[in-house]
Amino acid sequence: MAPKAVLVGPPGAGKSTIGRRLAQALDLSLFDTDVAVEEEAGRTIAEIFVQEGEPAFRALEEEIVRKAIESHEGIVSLGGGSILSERTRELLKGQTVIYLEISVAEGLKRTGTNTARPLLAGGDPRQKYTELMRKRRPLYREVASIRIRTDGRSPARVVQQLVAKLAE
Ligand SMILES: Nc1ncnc2c1ncn2[C@@H]1O[C@H](COP(=O)(O)OP(=O)(O)OP(=O)(O)O)[C@@H](O)[C@H]1O
Ligand SMILES: O=C(O)C1=C[C@@H](O)[C@@H](O)[C@H](O)C1
Ligand SMILES: [Mg+2]
Repeated sequence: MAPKAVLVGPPGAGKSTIGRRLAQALDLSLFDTDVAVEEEAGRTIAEIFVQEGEPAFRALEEEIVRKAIESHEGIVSLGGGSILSERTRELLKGQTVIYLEISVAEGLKRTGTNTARPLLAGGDPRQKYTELMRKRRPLYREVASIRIRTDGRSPARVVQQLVAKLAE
């Protein structure tokens, strides 16, 4: 069985927030791969990055994402960088994949000074976020079957529009 929908997008796009609300609206369960990675590792993502490095995190993430896409029937929220994996992009073909779009300015506002996001920590966050989007935007677009702008739209409004699109 495939998920009803898989959410992708950069840090702060709302994968966790919209995922939770969309699942509630559709009476489905949410599987957030970031939460599952932390449960599996028994540590936070920030700790995994520091102690084992990003490649080890990506390997664990790829495995958890695969299981989620193959077996979860509700809503799946993917970690922001999971689409960097070619294997994951292959698995997403034929799935209903929602790309939560966000501008760099709004993404920075939403991620703010939160230090739980290792990829944005240290250095100039604007430069990091811009560079991250330059690399990833084509990949988010490649895997997406539905794109929705989230700038200036409340989570409730985003969910309302997604429920309508999923019913089409
Ligand atoms: N449409 C929205 N409008 C305004 N604020 C939002 C919206 N969606 C999410 N937010 C807020 O932005 C912040 C980041 O959202 P969230 O944690 O859901 O993003 P995420 O995509 O899961 O990020 P990460 O990749 O870091 O896990 C939260 O404080 C959330 O309340
Ligand atoms: O965009 C990213 O690469 C990340 C986003 C988060 O969801 C986490 O998966 C982690 O902080 C890495
Ligand atoms: Mg999240």
